[in-house]
Amino acid sequence: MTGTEEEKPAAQRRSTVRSLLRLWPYVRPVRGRFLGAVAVATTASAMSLVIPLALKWIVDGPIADKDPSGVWLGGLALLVLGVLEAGLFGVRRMMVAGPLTGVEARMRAALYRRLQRLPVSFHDQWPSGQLLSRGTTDLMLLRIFLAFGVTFLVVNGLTIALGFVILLLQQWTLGLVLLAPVVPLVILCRYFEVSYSRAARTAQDQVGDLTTVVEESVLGIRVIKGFGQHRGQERAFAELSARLRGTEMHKARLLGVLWGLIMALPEVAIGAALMLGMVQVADDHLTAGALVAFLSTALALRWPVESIGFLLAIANDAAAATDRYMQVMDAPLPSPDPAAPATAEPPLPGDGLRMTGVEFRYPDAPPEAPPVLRGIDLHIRTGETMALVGATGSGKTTLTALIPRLHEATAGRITLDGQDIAALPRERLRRLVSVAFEEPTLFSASAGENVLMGTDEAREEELLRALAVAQADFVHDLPEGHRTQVGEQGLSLSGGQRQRLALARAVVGRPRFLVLDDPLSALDVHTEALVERALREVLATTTALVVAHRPSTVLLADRVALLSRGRIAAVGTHQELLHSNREYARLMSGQEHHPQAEGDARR
Ligand SMILES: Nc1ncnc2c1ncn2[C@@H]1O[C@H](COP(=O)(O)OP(=O)(O)OP(=O)(O)O)[C@@H](O)[C@H]1O
Repeated sequence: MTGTEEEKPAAQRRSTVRSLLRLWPYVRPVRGRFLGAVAVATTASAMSLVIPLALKWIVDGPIADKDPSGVWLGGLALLVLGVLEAGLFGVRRMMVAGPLTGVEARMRAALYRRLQRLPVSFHDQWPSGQLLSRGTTDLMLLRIFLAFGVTFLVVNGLTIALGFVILLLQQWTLGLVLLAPVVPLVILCRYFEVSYSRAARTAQDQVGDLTTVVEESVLGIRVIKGFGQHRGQERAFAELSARLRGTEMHKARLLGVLWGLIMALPEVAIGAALMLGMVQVADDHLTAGALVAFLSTALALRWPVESIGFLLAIANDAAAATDRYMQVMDAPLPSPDPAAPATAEPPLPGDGLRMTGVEFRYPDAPPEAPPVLRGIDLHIRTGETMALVGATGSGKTTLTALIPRLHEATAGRITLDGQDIAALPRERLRRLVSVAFEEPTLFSASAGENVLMGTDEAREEELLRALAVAQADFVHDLPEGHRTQVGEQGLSLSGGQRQRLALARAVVGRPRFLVLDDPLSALDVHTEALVERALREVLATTTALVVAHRPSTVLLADRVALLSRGRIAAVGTHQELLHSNREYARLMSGQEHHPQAEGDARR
């Protein structure tokens, strides 16, 4: 899912103004400074309109009277006005720079907070590049709009209005000539807005797609190199890049046409006004000074008028960026924690983990597809280790994700020591249950910090205990011990080292319940023996559900549950199931060609 504009029906397409108004809650805290800056910029801009009036006074007064001291005085007045105008624009920039970078930082923090809280199902559906680009490129576009675009849309709009009032007051006939292009320009701007806003949204979505490809290629560089896929990736990148370039060219063409017309039409009008003005001067209906002042005012309006084109472009880019930002901010959060803990059932210490009639269906699954899990009844006694075995795609990972509520069961109940997990505050649930996933994800932090993510108490003795339990003593041999940075995703460590660090993280908070998704997957024999030893230690201390693919993992468990097409088909010891259940025997025998597994299975 990319949330692209093309997916929406035309009726739902936004209005630029309505989209931009959604920024108000973020701008509100700095509205004083913001409006002050607009006022300062408007004053500065008005100065540029006063300068022609001073010019008229110089031409009709001291120059006509051949009075040099008056000309000097007029020149000085012009200099003061010019310096004031420049100074005020500088003040405006200083007034908004700090508060607006603050707005950007707050919006970025809010987006990050939201992303952390959104459910796993949201992240399953959104490519990470789309989220990254919303937090970077889109917010940058919004800062440009807020710091520059919106101010000058207001300031230049007011300057144009004020300028035309002055022009009409000076010479209403010539003023009307200059006003003539307004109607075609408004129609043109309207057409431009519709076409440009669509192109802006497409371009920003394409930046998101491109970011996804770059991110995937960086993270998957080993696979790409291993399979010699760099040409294919380059091709995919080049295609997306060419598509983005095409959209940007389309935007540039639209802006080029608009800008050309916005510049040409007023020039034609000024030319016409000049001709008419000269006729009036020749007929003595107008002084030369009045014509100079009129034309100077008209020329002072050139920049505000010309700027409208690219200011509209900035506004449309910002509106598309706001829509994309809000798409994430509007995504629904998981249901809030239950309000009153008093309503929760009393705990039944020693009851273990129970699943009763549990059903689960992925939110994005087609409606006709059966639920991934159906009628799951399972009881893991306190202190017991239950292995979960099943064919690939039978729903093992999905089942484990329901216990820490990474996904919410669509029906049924899961209780931990008698307490329904749906009624437990998430924070308490996360303290009760620890998880180690099949792919042991580590973060760009020290080995110790990675382990201590599993607990609120960052105590060194807890860290050392967890490292010892998980047989992760190799950490002490790293150059700076547990303070050694393990690099992005822990790629500087071996698979077995990463898996043992992930185990240490799972046990550091002394959880009562432990969920492990295939912790021995893809390990060599030597490493597997190390991790297995670690697992035995770990499992002795908790109640655990362990997804197992091979007999060596199954043998760590007291009992085994067989998951078949989303249902629990059998529960028993490894030996019992091996003799009584054909599917289980087949699954286990599938490992027999593996020497390690074969040895384990015979034990
Ligand atoms: N995010 C998702 N959205 C929709 N369907 C999903 C999602 N994740 C998994 N599935 C589907 O749910 C089913 C069970 O997947 P799951 O990963 O739980 O199986 P598994 O038993 O753990 O498989 P394996 O042993 O290969 O890891 C599969 O058919 C899979 O296609």
